Amino acid sequence: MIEAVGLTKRYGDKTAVYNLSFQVRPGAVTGFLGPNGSGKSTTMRMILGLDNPSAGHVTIGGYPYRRLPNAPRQVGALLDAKAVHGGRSARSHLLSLAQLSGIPARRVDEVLGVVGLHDVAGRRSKGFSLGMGQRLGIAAALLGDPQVLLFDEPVNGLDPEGILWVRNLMKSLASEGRTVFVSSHLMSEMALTADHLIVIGRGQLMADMSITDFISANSADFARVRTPDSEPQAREKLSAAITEAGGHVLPEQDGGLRVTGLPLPRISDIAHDSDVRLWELSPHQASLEEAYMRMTQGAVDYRSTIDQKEGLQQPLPPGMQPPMPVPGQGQPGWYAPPPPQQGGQAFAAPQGAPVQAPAGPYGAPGAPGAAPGAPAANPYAQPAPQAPQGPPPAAAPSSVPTPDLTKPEDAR
Ligand SMILES: Nc1ncnc2c1ncn2[C@@H]1O[C@H](COP(=O)(O)OP(=O)(O)OP(=O)(O)O)[C@@H](O)[C@H]1O
Repeated sequence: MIEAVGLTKRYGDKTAVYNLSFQVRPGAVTGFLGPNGSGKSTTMRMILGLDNPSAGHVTIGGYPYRRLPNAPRQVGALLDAKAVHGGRSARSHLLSLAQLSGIPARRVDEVLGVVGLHDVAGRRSKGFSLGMGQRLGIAAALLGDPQVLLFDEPVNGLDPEGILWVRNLMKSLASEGRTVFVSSHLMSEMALTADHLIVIGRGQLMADMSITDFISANSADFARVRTPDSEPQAREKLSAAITEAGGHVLPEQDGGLRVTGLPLPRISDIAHDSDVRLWELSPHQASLEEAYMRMTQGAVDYRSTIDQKEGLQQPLPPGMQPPMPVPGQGQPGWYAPPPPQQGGQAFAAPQGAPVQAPAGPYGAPGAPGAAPGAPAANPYAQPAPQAPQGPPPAAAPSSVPTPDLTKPEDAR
């Protein structure tokens, strides 16, 4: 098990990770999510003893990594697959790692087979594609047959077959009772792979729960309603009637409507009363991606100006920070996720009319008086950082040279 308590990391005046406490348990794949720059890699580096916490501590099986007995046999990690001596073949790279860690040489061929690189084992790794490099990094992580595995973006650069392979590998490692901690930005993949999620934003814990709980806590079910394509006026009529009855309507690209805030039987009754025929009325649950976007919207540091032009997010005045995420809470009223392939405008809103902060397409209440997406009325004032509560940082022996995880011999 990995356990972080009050983990904090500051680089000068930049707080990369703040007061993080969580456990990563064996027998499950735990996904580690967060926007770019939210502190995932920093956290993983602290878990692996590659960075010292400024405060708090993190242990693996009760020990800080650097004090872990026989660490290479207990913990395997992939942080940066590119950092391999390019002049070495895949086999000699793994062989040198094995020798440094007292791992039998026969294990090298085993892991080359597991990751599908046996046919190119003699080739220099500098000629490897991104995906082959990822596989080599995964092989290095598996070399010691460890009980605890950390993977930072393991599917980066892999083709669909490779992504499927990583998914199955993670699941099978977890089913063997191992602790598997994996970061990824691919929500669809994470939804298929992980059992549990730890989500951080701006270095702070935002969620620590099962995928199922995460989706239901950060999204609401919605109904998909479709009227006959040949009757656009029926669609408008129904949309207006649903809005009048307190529902919230967003158009979908195929002509359907996404309705929140009303149960299906009520929508059916409204359609009947409005004399509108329905081609479809079906229940849906939001995806992990939608739930994640909703939760982390206030914690995104880097955003395209194109999104701003699309009205998904208003540009901040120079020097102004976006709202700070509230750990354990979503960002109600601050972000309206768009329906698939569309902007996030309410279907019934007339062009140019001021749009009221909606109840949120997923049912969350809006910020009073705020336009959707406007950060001005930030309900969450950023608290002044305080000294995190928690045990003092683990004293890493200063004589130990900072290991380079890209060289798995150091990671072990
Ligand atoms: N060595 C360092 N010196 C100064 N700042 C750093 C250092 N390492 C990380 N940071 C900063 O800490 C923050 C967290 O970075 P980190 O790489 O942990 O984020 P991340 O969640 O892994 O991002 P990504 O998803 O883009 O990989 C960033 O603002 C980053 O610039």
